[in-house]
Amino acid sequence: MKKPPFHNSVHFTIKGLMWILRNERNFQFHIFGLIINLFLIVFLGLSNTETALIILCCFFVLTTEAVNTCIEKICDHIQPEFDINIGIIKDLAGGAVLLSVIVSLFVGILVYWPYLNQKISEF
Ligand SMILES: Nc1ncnc2c1ncn2[C@@H]1O[C@H](COP(=O)(O)OP(=O)(O)OP(=O)(O)O)[C@@H](O)[C@H]1O
Repeated sequence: MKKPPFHNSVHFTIKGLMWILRNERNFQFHIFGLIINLFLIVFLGLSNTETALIILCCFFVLTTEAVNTCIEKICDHIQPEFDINIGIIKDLAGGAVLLSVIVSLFVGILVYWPYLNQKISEF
């Protein structure tokens, strides 16, 4: 099969992202998290390195969520009936999202804690 031109590939990729944004509640929730973090980055005046870490974590979670949704869709397509192996595959994909969220929370606490501590002591 002939490969589509580059601008078509970008178009299809954006279409995929728009689909997940419209249809997946968890993805929307993580986008909300990204917006909150962008607000905190500006409000607290995070350094470049701290900003990079937070943005990296947000997109890491969004990426694992997109891959998880993709795996769920493939599973539902190839096996709509109950199947023990499909269950394990879906649980593993969900586990990957959980791992990305755990490490992001850990990084978030390390980055934000000194700023929040300072704001609290100013009151
Ligand atoms: N076909 C199946 N066979 C066996 N177990 C399944 C099957 N489909 C779903 N499960 C079990 O149900 C769980 C939830 O699956 P489901 O497809 O509903 O994901 P979900 O609730 O949409 O997950 P997420 O919140 O990550 O989007 C899976 O992790 C798995 O344990």
